[in-house]
Amino acid sequence: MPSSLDAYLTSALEGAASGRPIADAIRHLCTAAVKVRNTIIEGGTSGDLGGQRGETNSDGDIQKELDVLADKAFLKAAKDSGFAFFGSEEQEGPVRLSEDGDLAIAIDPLDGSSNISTNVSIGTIFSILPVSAEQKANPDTVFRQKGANQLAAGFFTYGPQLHLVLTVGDGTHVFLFSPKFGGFVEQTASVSIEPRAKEFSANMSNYRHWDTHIRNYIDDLLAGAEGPREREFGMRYVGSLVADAYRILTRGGVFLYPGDERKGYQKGRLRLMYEANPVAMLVEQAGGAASDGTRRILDIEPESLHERVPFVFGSKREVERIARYIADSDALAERSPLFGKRSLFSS
Ligand SMILES: O=P(O)(O)OC[C@H]1O[C@](O)(COP(=O)(O)O)[C@@H](O)[C@@H]1O
Ligand SMILES: [Mg+2]
Ligand SMILES: [Mg+2]
Repeated sequence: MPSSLDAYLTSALEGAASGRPIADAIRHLCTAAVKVRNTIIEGGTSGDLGGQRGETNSDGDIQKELDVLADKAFLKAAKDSGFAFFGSEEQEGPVRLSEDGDLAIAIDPLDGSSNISTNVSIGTIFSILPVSAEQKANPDTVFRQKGANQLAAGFFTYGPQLHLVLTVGDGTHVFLFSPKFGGFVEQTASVSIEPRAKEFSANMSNYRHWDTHIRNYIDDLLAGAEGPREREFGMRYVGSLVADAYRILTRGGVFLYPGDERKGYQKGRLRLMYEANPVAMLVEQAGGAASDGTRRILDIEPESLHERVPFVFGSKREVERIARYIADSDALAERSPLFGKRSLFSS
């Protein structure tokens, strides 16, 4: 019999009393994820889960039927888990759920909304944070703590398979929902990201909006074996962060969603508290790296629940290389159109 998520949670968390609420919370989140997955399989009552509801969320995005259903399912799970606060992409601000709990959850209930109607993998991303007595008295500060404080982080993917990718700070683990087993079973005990990237992931339609250093980096990848990197790179971009992150966790590569000149995109598109922070923790726990191009994501002091952040993550060497392209603007200014083979850019 495969090893169960339950057995993992018991051994990883329940030895210490402080770990029990986190283990319970993860079990409740799994129950909600199975419900969301069932709703997706059945197509919802309207038959169009990607249909617009005419309302906008905190970010100005038009909410889809499934955004709202998933938010409700995970809000209930958070209440049942005893979380003190719920900070969701689909809610205006922090929601206080209990006076007693010492945990908060930041959540993207439905990630990859634009892919709902296309039957492409979508997911739910979550970040579990501690709540101090001072933060309880001042709820606005609960979701202004850096990602390094996360106690656990993960995402569910609703795709051909239902996965939970989880870290509680002792590596990154993948669990697969097995209807036969009636729960989640361990699929990969400890994920390790390939250090050398062979693929990149970016929305290339934004190329013309990017700064020169990002365009130069991408140009060097596209030049392949004839360019300064002297090897070929593939490109994959699903447009659901959970799917792009899962691919990078399992076979390496690098993801970039930089800021650009467009109104509303100066800090990219992804949200720090419930997209970048949890993915960054999973990636670091798997031996990879995550930055905003300059700073480690997990060290960023957030200003608000919904703030965006430029996001680069994946194979460690590649993330470090992108930081060098950004930092070394003088070297880039001298960059030869014939791809001078400086050590900074090759390999
Ligand atoms: O469509 P774009 O601009 O490429 O952005 C894609 C990104 O936006 C997202 O869909 C944003 O998430 P939501 O669907 O939760 O708003 C990510 O999953 C994805 O990485
Ligand atoms: Mg999202
Ligand atoms: Mg979302």
